[in-house]
Amino acid sequence: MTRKELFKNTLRKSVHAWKLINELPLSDDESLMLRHFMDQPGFLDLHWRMFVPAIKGQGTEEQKQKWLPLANKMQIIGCYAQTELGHGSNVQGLETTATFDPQTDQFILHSPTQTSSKWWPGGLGKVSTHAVIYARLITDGKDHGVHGFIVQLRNMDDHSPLPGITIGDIGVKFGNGAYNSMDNGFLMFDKFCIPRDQMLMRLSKVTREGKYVPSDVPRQLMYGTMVSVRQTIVSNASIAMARAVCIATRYSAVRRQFGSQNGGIETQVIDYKTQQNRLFPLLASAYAFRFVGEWLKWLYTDVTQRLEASDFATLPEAHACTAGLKSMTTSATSDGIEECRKLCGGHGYLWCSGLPELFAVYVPACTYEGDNVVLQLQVARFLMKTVSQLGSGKAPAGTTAYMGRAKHLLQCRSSIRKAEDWLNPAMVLETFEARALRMAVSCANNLSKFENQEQGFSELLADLVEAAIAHCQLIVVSKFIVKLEGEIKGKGVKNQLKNLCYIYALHLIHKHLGDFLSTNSITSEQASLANHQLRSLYTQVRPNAVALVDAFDYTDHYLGSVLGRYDGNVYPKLFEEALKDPLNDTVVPDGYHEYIRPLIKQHLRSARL
Ligand SMILES: CCCCCCCC/C=C\C/C=C/C(=O)SCCNC(=O)CCNC(=O)[C@H](O)C(C)(C)COP(=O)(O)OP(=O)(O)OC[C@H]1O[C@@H](n2cnc3c(N)ncnc32)[C@H](O)[C@@H]1OP(=O)(O)O
Ligand SMILES: Cc1cc2nc3c(=O)[nH]c(=O)nc-3n(C[C@H](O)[C@H](O)[C@H](O)COP(=O)(O)OP(=O)(O)OC[C@H]3O[C@@H](n4cnc5c(N)ncnc54)[C@H](O)[C@@H]3O)c2cc1C
Repeated sequence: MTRKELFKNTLRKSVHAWKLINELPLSDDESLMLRHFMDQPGFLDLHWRMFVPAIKGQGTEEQKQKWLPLANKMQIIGCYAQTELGHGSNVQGLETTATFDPQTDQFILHSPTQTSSKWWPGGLGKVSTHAVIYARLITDGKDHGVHGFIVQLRNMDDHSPLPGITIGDIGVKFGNGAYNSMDNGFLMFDKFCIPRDQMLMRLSKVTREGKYVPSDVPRQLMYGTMVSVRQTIVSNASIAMARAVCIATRYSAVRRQFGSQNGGIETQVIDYKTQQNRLFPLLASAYAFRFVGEWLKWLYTDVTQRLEASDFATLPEAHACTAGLKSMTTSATSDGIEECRKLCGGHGYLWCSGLPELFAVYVPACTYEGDNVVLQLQVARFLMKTVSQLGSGKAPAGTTAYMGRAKHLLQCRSSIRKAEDWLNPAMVLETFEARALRMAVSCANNLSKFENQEQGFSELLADLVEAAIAHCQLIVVSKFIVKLEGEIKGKGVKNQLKNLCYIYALHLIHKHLGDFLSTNSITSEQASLANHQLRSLYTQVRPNAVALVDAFDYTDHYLGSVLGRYDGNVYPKLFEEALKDPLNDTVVPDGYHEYIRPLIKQHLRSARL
């Protein structure tokens, strides 16, 4: 499809999905699944996952009563317009202004510079009638920082931009289809006025007289919508990773190369230890991210309930966990999809393998809802704060509770003696805890050598990110182990999950061996025992690998992959797909008479001379 066709077709699908949601009718959770199976980025994502939650989280009761019924019935369509051309990560650096005019009781929205243009918001370019806009609030010449406002963008009769608004699509993005179904947009305000009651005023207010009244709740609640979406992105990472792994596993069982004895059949590539060493950790990650996603959903629900009761104690941890796990799981999934493409050899590069499109549509997850490095630095700040409070009498809680055992974890030596010890959950956990804590403490010690903490933080950014990743990996491993300790239905399922859990943990040890060795969390002998155990786990997973991806229950239609077909009938279908290509519509291609023939003839002439 051309971009215009793709965009219009996504509108058609979105509206059809919305019709089904109402007609069937579907619950909120079922609606999200329907959106998931629509399988294309579109304006509904932003409307439901960001615009509506932003109003719910930051609007007053009155504002919710006014706007939510309209949004819930989709009589208005909204997006989340925070990022600008010049600033995305640095939210405090946004330039759009919202200046209160006491004469008219209005805010004047203005884009003072080119870099202050809103740039990137999905659904903004062509669809949304409204947006939650983030702008610097100015009253009586004073800048109060960034706040949210509900703004109508387009005329409700003919969809034209309202006077004072310049709006459009930012252009083609990575890939052919992929994220191009979405109208990521730009927007500039030229002294555009909105009534005062369209500032989202749950967190802070501007009175009729123009007085700014800050709230007594943390200003970070303004970032609540991002926390909510980051949480869902973790579960989505599992879905995307599982999809790629399903394709690569099934195809690896079908594909044969080398190893033929006396004209017999060749070896299935899934039987090569190198293939297993690349594939099975990704299979394990798909399961691991699902379990950590379930746990994160619980954590998010818990913090939301606490916030409603004005208990803000767990907000920093919820922020650190959602930011860190969003970052870690999306980076691993993007890399994992690309690895699955390579695991499928040359055919993985064909569009009909389903992998190029999956990669192209998935990879911006490393950037949207917060650049992955910037988010790990938030985790690092949280860890440095926690380390600095050790010994102050305030016991670390939640995912940092292990830091409370710092005295032991800083000096303990791993008691792994044989390969099977690496299947002992307590020993594995202690290894990850020791490594995470020692990396964090080492960063804190290095930081303390700087007179200026901010300068020290800048200097140590790379180490801090690694410490944050170590902490996040510990969370994922520990939640997988907790899952195994709970009730698991199905004969033999627990054993399979156990294998995957230890593959997940041990492959991380192998991958980050430098960390584990340099922190003395394990010795090189213990590392080689871990590798030995890992190989043994691969052998155990091998006979069940296809069943473990079938368990994701993805239909062929959803997978959209010739290589990942359930029936394994890959080669005839590759031919079928090839023959569908428009280049094969004619035997002699367009351009033959114009370019190929004259070229060949010229050579023939010179050959005769
Ligand atoms: C089926 C598929 C469905 C997929 C679903 C996805 C659908 C949507 C897909 C795409 C849409 C994409 C949308 C977007 O991208 S929206 C824009 C997202 N933008 C960002 O994420 C920007 C990233 N930047 C930030 O979040 C912040 O600016 C920052 C955290 C990097 C820094 O903030 P700043 O105010 O400068 O703070 P400080 O660093 O000074 O920290 C202050 C203090 O606040 C704490 N804190 C920061 N953020 C939060 C938060 N969210 N919640 C709670 N607390 C927070 C921070 O830790 C500091 O704490 P302190 O040290 O104790 O002071
Ligand atoms: C597909 C897609 C959809 C999007 N949808 C929306 C949307 O609906 N609404 C919306 O408001 N926005 C949206 N965005 C914007 C998105 O949220 C931002 O692009 C994102 O937050 C990253 O910000 P940035 O582009 O400013 O990156 P930058 O911050 O400019 O990052 C550039 C580089 O600088 C590094 N860097 C930046 N700051 C630091 C630091 N302090 N320390 C170390 N390194 C640093 C980063 O790691 C990165 O390598 C979308 C983006 C994409 C790609």
